Amino acid sequence: MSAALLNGKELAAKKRETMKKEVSKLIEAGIKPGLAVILVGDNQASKTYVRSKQKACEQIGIHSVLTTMPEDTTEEVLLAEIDRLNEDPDIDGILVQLPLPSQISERAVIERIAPEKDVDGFHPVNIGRMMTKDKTFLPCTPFGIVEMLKEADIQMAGKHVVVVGRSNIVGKPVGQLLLNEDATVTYCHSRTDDIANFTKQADILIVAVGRAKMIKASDVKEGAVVVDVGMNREDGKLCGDVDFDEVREVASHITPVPGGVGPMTITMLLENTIQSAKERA
Ligand SMILES: Nc1nc2c(c(=O)[nH]1)N[C@@H](CN(C=O)c1ccc(C(=O)N[C@@H](CCC(=O)O)C(=O)O)cc1)CN2
Ligand SMILES: [Mg+2]
Repeated sequence: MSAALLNGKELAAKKRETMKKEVSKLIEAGIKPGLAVILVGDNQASKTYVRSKQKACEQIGIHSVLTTMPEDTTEEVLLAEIDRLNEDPDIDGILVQLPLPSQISERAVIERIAPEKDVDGFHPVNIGRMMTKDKTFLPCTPFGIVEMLKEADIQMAGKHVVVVGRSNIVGKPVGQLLLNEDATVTYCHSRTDDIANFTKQADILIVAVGRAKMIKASDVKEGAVVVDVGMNREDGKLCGDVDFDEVREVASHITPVPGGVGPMTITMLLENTIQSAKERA
């Protein structure tokens, strides 16, 4: 058996076409969605992601502004910029690209963004609303994963979802979103004894740890759906946390890297920004 591809790139393009039309209608009605992106420091990957976010905004007609700050920026200066953007009526969404330099507390920064402009869905108020299944901005990568599963008609209710990884931006929230869809969720992490014992029981396996090709065919149940959130470089080539060539032979569905979850992350950011503009109009 060779797994069907969960093609995030294609779904992202389709969603962006729909969003482009929606934004054009909003603009006709006098509502221009605006996104502010803050990039601190010289992380090359972050620069690439920020450029992609700006390009995506431009493609669909969202107004975007970029603030760049040097590596040695103090927390105080960054917080002052967030305060300014919180007050700017043309800005519907604010995001600070992560990771941040070590002198700045990510927690303090995330908490400073007004929850109604937190289009990354990282603010504790929005995380709380996600947990109680109230309307909120959902974190973009987990949101994108659920959208991909829905698009492929993959049933979540009653299924055993195993999440490997417990980061605040992917692992923890993706488990919560799947729980909200009535799945049974197990989390595995660096202190889990015998991770393979759990991954082999998964109907839907989501891997977000940042270790190249750690999930092998022998770790996966025949017919499982495998979602790979990893982004690693091996011999200069991008690869996920899942050994794609092996695992595609046992899985029913699998996300590729690149072209799987990544493009959906930016697409759901656009979706959240449009939602914010509509709510704030
Ligand atoms: N403030 C935030 N910081 C970070 C987030 C986030 O959602 N908000 N997520 C990641 C980085 N990220 C977006 O910011 C992101 C990562 C990867 C991709 C993507 O499209 N990847 C491509 C491959 C790109 C490449 O060739 O390097 C793919 O998978 O096809 C988009 C967004 C951490 N920081
Ligand atoms: Mg506006």
